[in-house]
Amino acid sequence: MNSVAPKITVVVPTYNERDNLPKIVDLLAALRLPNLHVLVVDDNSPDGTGDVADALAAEGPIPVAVLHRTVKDGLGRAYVAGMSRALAEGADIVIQMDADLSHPTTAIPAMVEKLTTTDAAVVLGSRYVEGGAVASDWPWHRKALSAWANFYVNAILRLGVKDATAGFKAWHAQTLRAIDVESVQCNGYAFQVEMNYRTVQHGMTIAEVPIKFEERSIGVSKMSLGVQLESALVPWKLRFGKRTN
Ligand SMILES: Nc1nc2c(ncn2[C@@H]2O[C@H](COP(=O)(O)OP(=O)(O)O[C@H]3O[C@H](CO)[C@@H](O)[C@H](O)[C@@H]3O)[C@@H](O)[C@H]2O)c(=O)[nH]1
Repeated sequence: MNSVAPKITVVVPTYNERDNLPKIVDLLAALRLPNLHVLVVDDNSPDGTGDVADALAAEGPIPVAVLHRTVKDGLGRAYVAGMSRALAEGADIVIQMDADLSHPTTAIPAMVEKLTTTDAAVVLGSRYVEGGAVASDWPWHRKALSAWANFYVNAILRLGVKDATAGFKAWHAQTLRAIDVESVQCNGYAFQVEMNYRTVQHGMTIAEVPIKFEERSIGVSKMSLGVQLESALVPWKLRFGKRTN
């Protein structure tokens, strides 16, 4: 019998997250999950996050690898690069998690449990299922945008999930291969939506576990007007455009 624990790679995109990154790695290490690896994808952050990541790779409490990219190219592109690297390096489960401490690492065991004991192809850390929440200090305009985005996306794409724009997810490696993650083009909110839509298009199941989403306490969101405009157009493109995968 093969008793080796599945390889879990947590892909963490970073842009100016120097102070958050060591905390994330400590929190992940505290989970004491076997065969847990971290892959940081840094876009040459001006604040030196890449150097912090290299130091963690050299002497962090758990295995950390760093993918250095030369220019800021958006969250979606960073995830695609990181997920592709994780697959190439033999990950069985890939977790996507932002570096701003808004995603509670303590939810990871429940997400992995759900992924490995049900027919779920991906498990979302969800703010909007029963038991989930967003921090009361999350700005009102972000709460409103998130509520509107979820309504809008589900009305057009009928994903059947409560948190269609969630950025905290656990994927089976075979799901990422099936949806051809390397060909995903979108960034920001729209990246999350395109990944979910491809999963549903392949007839696979998306499950959700509740999380409490925290407001970042250090650094700033990189959400831009361009990202929001892309998010408004992408559901229509996905719904009526030519299928590419
Ligand atoms: N490498 C890289 N990382 C980036 C880039 N832009 C953002 N990131 C990293 O991606 C993570 C999330 O970025 P934020 O800019 O803080 O995201 P957000 O506004 O809080 O949005 C998040 O939540 C939304 C749902 O509320 C999600 O839809 C969205 O995709 C993201 O996860 C952070 O770790 C940040 O450093 C980039 O261009 N390159």
